[in-house]
Amino acid sequence: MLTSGIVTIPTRASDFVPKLFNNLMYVLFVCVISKIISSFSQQVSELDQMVRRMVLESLGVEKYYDEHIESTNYLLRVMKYKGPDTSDAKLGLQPHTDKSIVSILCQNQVNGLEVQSKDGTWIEVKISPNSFIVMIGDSFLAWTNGRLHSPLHRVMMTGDKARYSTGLFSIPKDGYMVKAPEELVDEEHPLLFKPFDFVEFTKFNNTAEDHGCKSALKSYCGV
Ligand SMILES: O=C(O)CCC(=O)C(=O)O
Ligand SMILES: [Fe+2]
Repeated sequence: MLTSGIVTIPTRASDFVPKLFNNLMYVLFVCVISKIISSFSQQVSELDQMVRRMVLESLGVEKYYDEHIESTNYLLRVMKYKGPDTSDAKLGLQPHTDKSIVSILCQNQVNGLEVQSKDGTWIEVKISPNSFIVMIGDSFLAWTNGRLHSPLHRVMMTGDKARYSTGLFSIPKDGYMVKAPEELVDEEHPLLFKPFDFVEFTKFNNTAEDHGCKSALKSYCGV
């Protein structure tokens, strides 16, 4: 072995070959995983765009579709919730509304997601395998001037099985001002939120007392 201050360089082939093999396997693994993740995100982002097109069309503001799509980035989050090994439900993820435009969730066979109804009841989300959950986030609620609802949701865990989920979140790009179009503001629907920058809103949300909660959007830019 040749040893420098920081790096150890194996000089014998018997040391070098297994290390090289492990490194190559690791690189290969990372390449395959990133290809799978990128292909998954691409396909789910098409679903996100389809949902947004349907919403804009139903509100008669489809002329904003291109602007909507061009001003969006995507964030993919992969989550694991450990089973608490108890039959009592334990909080896996605290109640919050998503700050995104749209969130698309996909899970393994272990349920746990709960959504709060308007009367405050928590409803378990039980979906069939290979289904997606589409949820509206606060940015879309604000953009549609309150025509859409961003539900409060949480994850509750029981039993010993781990829950895996992925979330693809469409979010406004840095510097894009989320602003309800004039067609959605009138006497019957007065403006609910002042235009806001998404990044500033998330910074506010991360430090706010009501972190993550329903009222964060109202506290930040409610009219
Ligand atoms: O894991 C889930 O199903 C929910 C995740 C979630 O609500 C979030 O990441 O915002
Ligand atoms: Fe969420």
